Amino acid sequence: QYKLPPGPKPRWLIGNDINQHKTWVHYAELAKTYGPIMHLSSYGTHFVVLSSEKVVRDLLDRRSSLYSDRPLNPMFEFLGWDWSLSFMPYSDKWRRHRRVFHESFRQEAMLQWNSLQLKKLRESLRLIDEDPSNFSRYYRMLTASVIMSAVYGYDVTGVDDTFVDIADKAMDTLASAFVLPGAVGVQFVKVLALMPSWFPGAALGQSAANAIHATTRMLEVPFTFVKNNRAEHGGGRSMAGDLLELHASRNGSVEEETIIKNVTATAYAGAADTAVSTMLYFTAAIVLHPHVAKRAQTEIDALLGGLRLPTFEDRPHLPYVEAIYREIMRWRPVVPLVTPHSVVMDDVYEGFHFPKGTTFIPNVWAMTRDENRYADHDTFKPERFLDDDGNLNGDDTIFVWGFGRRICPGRYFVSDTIWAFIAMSLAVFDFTLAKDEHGQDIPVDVNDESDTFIVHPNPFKCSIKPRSHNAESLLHEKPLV
Ligand code: HEM
Repeated sequence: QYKLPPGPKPRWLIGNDINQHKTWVHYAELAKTYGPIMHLSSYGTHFVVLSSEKVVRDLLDRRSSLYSDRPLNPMFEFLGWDWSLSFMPYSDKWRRHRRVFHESFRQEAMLQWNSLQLKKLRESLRLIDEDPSNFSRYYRMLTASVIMSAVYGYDVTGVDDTFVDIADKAMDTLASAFVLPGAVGVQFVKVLALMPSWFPGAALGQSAANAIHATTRMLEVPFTFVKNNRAEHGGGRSMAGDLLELHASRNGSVEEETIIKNVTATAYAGAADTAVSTMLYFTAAIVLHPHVAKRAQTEIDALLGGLRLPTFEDRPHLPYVEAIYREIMRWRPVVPLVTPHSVVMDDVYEGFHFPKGTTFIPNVWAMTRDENRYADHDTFKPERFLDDDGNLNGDDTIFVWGFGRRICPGRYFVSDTIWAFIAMSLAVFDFTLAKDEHGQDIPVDVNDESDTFIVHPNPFKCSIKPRSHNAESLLHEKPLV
């Protein structure tokens, strides 16, 4: 006799209250009572929250051919996100998109992006040096300029860059796609979109129409830039440029060109908010743990002697910096509930029955809070990734990339960007608490966070100062005096 997994008792018709403040923390608390496989329902939709590494590996990794679908969410199509490979059903269409994406972002392809990443990072750190109080705006610009130049060969011009603005407006619409589906039927919103503005609810329909406009611009505008650039100047190296080159040489189909357009826009969407959030958490962690910064700076100085900035060749020789990177990803997973998966046919696991189409929510937050593996789990402690001799201890599990066939295909690219950001910024800056007008420290509260799909700390102040007279020479690549 198969049964559904345990879970809190649903209320009649409505089900469980699934949208709580910091849902990931709420689910982790519930899992202490109901276990790592927990059933929830909302308005007739069934969810299974997975809260331990074992069950996630057993289902999403080992049975990945069954568990790599996405739950049907018509809002994605309706808001104009159906071109994004992130939300496509597990299908041939998804496979074709993912293959093209993978070609440009697989581990072996990273060499082609590495010098560009270092160049863009150095440019952005220079801007932070000149205007440190606006650091978070430059983080945003930094991540945008790295990905935009890799994907489209486009040089972001500043914090208010037009292309970045177009993409960010589209990204803002994603929030409604995650919130609306349980609450409002798509057909209903479609009708509202046609209603005059005085009609009750017409604003909702109008905001959906605006969303389509925004997502279409995100898809089309930078791609047209690459095509025009190629036509006029032959184009420089970029993911879109290279793929179009290959496409032209093979006399590719219109459908193939659409795939190129879709995957390039997906790359920006995947990279934008995630990397900025991680950099903000790193900054907060370093400000709150000055001894961590000191130890990392001692390690960097011992290797480089203040003569140059760290590069990717140095990564294996900077174990403490690597431990900081791993601890940031564990301590503050920025996509704590990953992206939901769903199962393509009925399945049975540990006596539980999962009907076809069941939605699975892996709670990465709960996995990073496993006391048996990460003692004192709320403490930021890079040392937990080191052995007694100060070498890496072999725990390179980073849950935050997700699972199975849907695992983040941008992970090598962004791991390089974030690692280089950590190493370079610690090499040149001291991060400390900012002071108020009375000379008192302004506290930073990392638990003051957004309640969004991609989580970020709410705006905070800190002081960023160049470490030594060398910092400027390093950032500007001037010869050292
Ligand atoms: C700190 C940065 C990042 C984090 C934490 C992150 C995390 C994730 C997660 C959790 C998923 C869903 C995995 C699953 O369903 O199991 C995902 C999917 C995805 N990510 Fe990332 N990501 C990051 C950066 C990037 C970057 C830089 C790119 C592009 C270059 C990217 C592209 C994608 C794409 C295309 C998908 C969809 C894959 C699919 O559905 O098949 N991500 N990412």
